[in-house]
Amino acid sequence: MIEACSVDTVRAAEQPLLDAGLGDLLMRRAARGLARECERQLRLTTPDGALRGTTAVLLVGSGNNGGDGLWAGSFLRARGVAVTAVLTGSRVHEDGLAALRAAGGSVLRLSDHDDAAHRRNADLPDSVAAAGPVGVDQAVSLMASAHLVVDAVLGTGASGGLRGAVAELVAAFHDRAPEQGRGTGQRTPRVVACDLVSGVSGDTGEAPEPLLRAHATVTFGAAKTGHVVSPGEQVTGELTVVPIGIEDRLGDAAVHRLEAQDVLAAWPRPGATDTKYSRGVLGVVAGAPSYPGAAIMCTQAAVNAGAGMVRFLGDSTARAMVLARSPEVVCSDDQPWDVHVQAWLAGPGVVGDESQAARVQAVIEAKEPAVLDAGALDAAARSVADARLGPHKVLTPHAGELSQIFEWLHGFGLCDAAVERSDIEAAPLHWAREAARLTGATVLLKGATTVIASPVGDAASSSGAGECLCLSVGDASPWLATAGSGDTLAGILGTVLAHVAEHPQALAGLGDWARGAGRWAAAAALGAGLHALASRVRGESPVPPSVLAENVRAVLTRP
Ligand SMILES: NC(=O)C1=CN([C@@H]2O[C@H](COP(=O)(O)OP(=O)(O)OC[C@H]3O[C@@H](n4cnc5c(N)ncnc54)[C@H](O)[C@@H]3O)[C@@H](O)[C@H]2O)[C@@H](O)CC1
Ligand SMILES: Nc1ncnc2c1ncn2[C@@H]1O[C@H](COP(=O)(O)OP(=O)(O)O)[C@@H](O)[C@H]1O
Repeated sequence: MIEACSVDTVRAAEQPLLDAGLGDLLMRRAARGLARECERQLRLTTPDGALRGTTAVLLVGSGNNGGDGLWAGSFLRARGVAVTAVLTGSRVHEDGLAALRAAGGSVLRLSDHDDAAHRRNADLPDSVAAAGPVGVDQAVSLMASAHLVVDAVLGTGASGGLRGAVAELVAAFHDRAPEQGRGTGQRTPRVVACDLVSGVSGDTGEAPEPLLRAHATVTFGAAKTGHVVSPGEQVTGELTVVPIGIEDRLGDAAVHRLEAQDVLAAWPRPGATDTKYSRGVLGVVAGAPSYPGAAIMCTQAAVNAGAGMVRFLGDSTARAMVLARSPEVVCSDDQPWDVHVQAWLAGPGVVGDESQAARVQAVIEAKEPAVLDAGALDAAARSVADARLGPHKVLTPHAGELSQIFEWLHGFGLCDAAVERSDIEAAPLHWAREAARLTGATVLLKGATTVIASPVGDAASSSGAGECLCLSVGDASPWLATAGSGDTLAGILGTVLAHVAEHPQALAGLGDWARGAGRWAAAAALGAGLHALASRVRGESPVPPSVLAENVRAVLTRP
């Protein structure tokens, strides 16, 4: 599990140590960790893994992030790496700069188009003014010919994205880098980010272009939210958390990230005395004449994920198709109120079919927990006008569907404005949290990183004020961006909900947050985690959703 913290939480943990005069020590620890990762990355670039003869370019901003970079540069120099720092701001961390210079590093100053005027106006400190100016084009060439580029421009103190000459530099570097690698046999430099890829928000994961996409990011004390949610996660590369001595002082995590081992350890497995009912019966309302496949894929996934029983409700054609693929599914044309299940899944493929739509509505109103997907989302949003849904109802939109949900909520006067799909993609966690607050439901927002926000505690019972429990799941294969993989996810999610409904403490091993109302978010994350694992069973290859459903069983097979 990665426990990702807000920037404020990390700052609060650091503060007593800074007050005690230990700031330099913290920075030195951070820089040692950064240098270690830089060495590892540099060794990947040489045939014999040697450091001697390698070159590193540091992009150094004006704050402590730049200080970390400069100290790390001094440690790399001591290992024989040729280091050039390019200062991007009008100030610099003086001790770090002195350390790099003392170690024999070179220092340049990034100049903008009007460098003379800039120098006159900026009133540069001597340390910065002493550095030779380097233009954007020249700096791009330096970066492109280096073995390693270290991004130490902005860290947790950033407000907004890169600006000015450094923004130009990063954009120009990315324009040139693909050209350089392709077909020329020339290597492209490894890129390591210090704390955060510069410009990524530590709290929201917003990642305004231009950005220096990293192969690896080294962060300090704790992962930040921006490392574990989109779009920040997608530019972070491999994440290393370096302990700096604040770890015991950290407050609660802002986002819990489930990793593969968490999913496999927590996945509910039957006990010796279990029955199919005690394991959880999942009722499914899915499919319509125009989308019959959705019913097949979600029931197949639920069967393979180990549901105690899957009960499918639909017409005779849909039933015949479901049974042809999964004979173990119990099928009927009953109404939801006529059958006894532990949890529901409603919505996949339910479009333009009145009888299925009526069943969906009954599921939304039922007391049991439910996954409300695809064709159930509009009806679920409309129902919020009458009553909040509760965290046991799990909405599973992608960004486009969430935008639609906001449109409904806006129509009912429940939120100030509609929200565009692109806004949701730019800050998924923020909007998932907002949707959870407004609907009272657990919201699982699909995408390259899946985020889950769920109202717990006061937020669950009252009008929605209060904090949400937030989780994220990553490491899914991009091949999941295939029509139908959402249906498979829905079947897996329904299976976990049915189990958790019967065993409220089943996921408590994940953490205290997974108890009580938090168990629904935990169940959603577990399902998304299994889905992600299933997407990679055969490595990086296409995963048609029916194969994905089969893969689920392979993931759960113990050696
Ligand atoms: N506080 C501590 O004890 C530790 C902090 N550490 C490092 O310190 C960093 C935070 O340091 P700071 O608070 O100095 O913040 P940063 O180094 O992230 O940057 C702040 C500086 O950048 C400027 N700035 C902010 N947004 C900008 C933008 N969009 N474009 C251009 N300039 C911008 C600000 O005016 C300020 O001068 C962390 O990310 C981490 O790297 C580490 O040394 C570990 C210990
Ligand atoms: N680029 C990506 N990388 C990883 N997972 C992805 C990516 N794009 C989509 N996914 C996942 O694939 C699934 C797609 O679901 P959805 O959009 O509902 O598809 P459909 O409705 O066609 O079944 C979700 O679980 C989502 O998180």
